[in-house]
Amino acid sequence: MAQLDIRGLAAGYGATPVLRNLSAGPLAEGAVTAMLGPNGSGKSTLLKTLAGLNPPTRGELLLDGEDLARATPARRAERAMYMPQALPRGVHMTVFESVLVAARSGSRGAAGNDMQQAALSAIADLGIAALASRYLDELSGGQKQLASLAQALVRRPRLLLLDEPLSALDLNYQFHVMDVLRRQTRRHRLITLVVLHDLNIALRHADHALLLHGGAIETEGLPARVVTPDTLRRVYGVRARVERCPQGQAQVHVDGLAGA
Ligand SMILES: Nc1ncnc2c1ncn2[C@@H]1O[C@H](COP(=O)(O)OP(=O)(O)OP(=O)(O)O)[C@@H](O)[C@H]1O
Repeated sequence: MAQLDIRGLAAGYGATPVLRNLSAGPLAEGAVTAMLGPNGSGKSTLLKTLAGLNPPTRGELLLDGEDLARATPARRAERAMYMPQALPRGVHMTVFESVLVAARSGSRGAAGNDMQQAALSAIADLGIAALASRYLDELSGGQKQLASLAQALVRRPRLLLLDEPLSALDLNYQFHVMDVLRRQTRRHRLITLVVLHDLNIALRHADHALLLHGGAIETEGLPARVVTPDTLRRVYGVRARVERCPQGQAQVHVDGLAGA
C-alpha cells in the first residue's frame, strides 16, 4: 500500500512520555502534510521518531506496509530523509559540494555526471544557483536553510520529513519553497511531512494537515477542516476567525486570547 500509516505510537525521552497512542494517516504519496500544533505538542518528537532518531516504545510506522520502527538504520536512511529544526554548524563545504554529497548518499548506482546534474538542478529549483560555490559556514540563516532543503530534495526519499523548514525564510522564499515542495512531492510521488507554525501557509499550500495537542492528534484532514475557530480556541487558546480573502483563499485572523 503506497502510503504512511502511523498506528498506536508511543514515544518519549527516557521515562517521560510525549506521544501517547498516536494514530494518523494514511498519508498518501504525492501529498504534502502540514504538521501543526502549539509549542511542545510533540511535532518534532513525531518527526524524530519517524526518522528513527527516537525509537518508539509502542506502535507501528507503516511505510508502504513496511514497519519503519523495526527497519535497520540503513534501510530507514534509504527510505526517509529528515531535516532538523537546528541545522548542523561549522560544515566547511560549498553548497554544491554538500548537495552533491547528499545526492551520492541517496543514489542507487547513478553515474557521476547524473549526480552532478541532479545537484545543480536541486540548487536551481530552490533559486539559490548564485550560492552554489559559497561555503555553508559563511551563509545567512535563511540561505543555510535553503541549502539544507536542496540536500533533502536531491535525495528524493520516499518519506521527506522537514522540521520548520521555513523558519528563517523571507516571504518570497516561504512561498517559493512550499511551491517547490508541492511540485516535487507530486512529481516524484514523495510522502512529505512538514512542521509549520504559520497556519495560513498550511491553508494555502498543504494537501492534508495533522493538528497535535499534548502528544496526540487533535484532528486530521483537509487543512480547511483542521484549522477552524473551534480548534484554534481549544488547541492554541485564541479567539480567531477563518475567512476567505477576495481571491478565495482561507486566512486566519486572530482577534485575541480566548477568555480575554
Ligand atoms: N531531548 C529531550 N529530552 C526530554 N524532553 C524533551 C526532549 N525534547 C523534547 N522534549 C519534550 O517533549 C515535549 C514535546 O517536544 P517537541 O520538541 O516534540 O515539541 P514541538 O511540538 O516540536 O514544539 P515546538 O513547536 O516548540 O518546536 C516537550 O514537552 C519537550 O519539553
